[in-house]
Amino acid sequence: MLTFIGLGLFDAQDISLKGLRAVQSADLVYLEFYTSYLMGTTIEEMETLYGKPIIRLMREDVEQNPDWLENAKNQNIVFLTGGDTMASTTHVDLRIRAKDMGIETKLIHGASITSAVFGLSGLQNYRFGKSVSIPFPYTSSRGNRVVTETPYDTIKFNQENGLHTLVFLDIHNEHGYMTVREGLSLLLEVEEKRQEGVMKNRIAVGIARAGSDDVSVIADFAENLDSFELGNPLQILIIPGNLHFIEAEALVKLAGAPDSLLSDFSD
Ligand SMILES: C[S@@+](CC[C@H](N)C(=O)[O-])C[C@H]1O[C@@H](n2cnc3c(N)ncnc32)[C@H](O)[C@@H]1O
Repeated sequence: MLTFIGLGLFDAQDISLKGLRAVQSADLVYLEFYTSYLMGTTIEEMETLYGKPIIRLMREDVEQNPDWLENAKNQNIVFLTGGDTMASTTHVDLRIRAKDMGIETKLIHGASITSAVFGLSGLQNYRFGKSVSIPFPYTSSRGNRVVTETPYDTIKFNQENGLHTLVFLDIHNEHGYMTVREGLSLLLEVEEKRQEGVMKNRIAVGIARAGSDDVSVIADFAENLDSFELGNPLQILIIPGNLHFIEAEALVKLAGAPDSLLSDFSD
């Protein structure tokens, strides 16, 4: 049996009681921390709290060579991830592989950033379009710095349809954790290059450390980069589309957006 367990948003205490019991009764405990990460703990602390040794898997162990899955044929193994357990295509792929190997699977859910953002920002979940990730720029084979334009296009498409965009920020081995400020400046760089007005006079919402006591939620015009110094990771960005009055009110009263946001609704 292979049980996928979502660990929740921030620290070792965020696992559900059901998840904890499954970890404690498992023969082997695996974890990946490259699609998301619990900033408020360490693997050592988790091992102490859960009372089990944890085997950390790297990207290639999960995506290219998941030979450890063999153990699930005759033992109870659990696979831990940050957030909810299936909020990533990689994990769905792993579950399908297990199914093809004749392994029974089970899911134990955890709180996810993909739903935490609604409560923290006041933006309504049914008003979001396709989400997108911003990767760190890379150097092409010809030595040029390349900034991917897909996130900009996704925001543009959602905006044309009046929808909000949830923007995940890259977690990278060498570059570390992308901040809201870095993500926004990459979007502004694409805007500058293409001379389009997708980000112009556009409110952005930055969220840092969801699930912690130190959570930070800031809404301001995207060009005001200094407003988005949010401190430690993890961080995530929302570019709102059309706002309902209640959403605008939430951004002003709960996230410090300029009052002018409400003037669109006054008669
Ligand atoms: C690809 S998503 C993985 C989502 C995860 N499976 C979940 O359900 O929460 C990871 C990205 O979400 C954002 N993120 C995850 N946890 C966060 C948190 N606690 N606070 C702020 N942003 C977070 C970061 O931008 C991070 O790079």
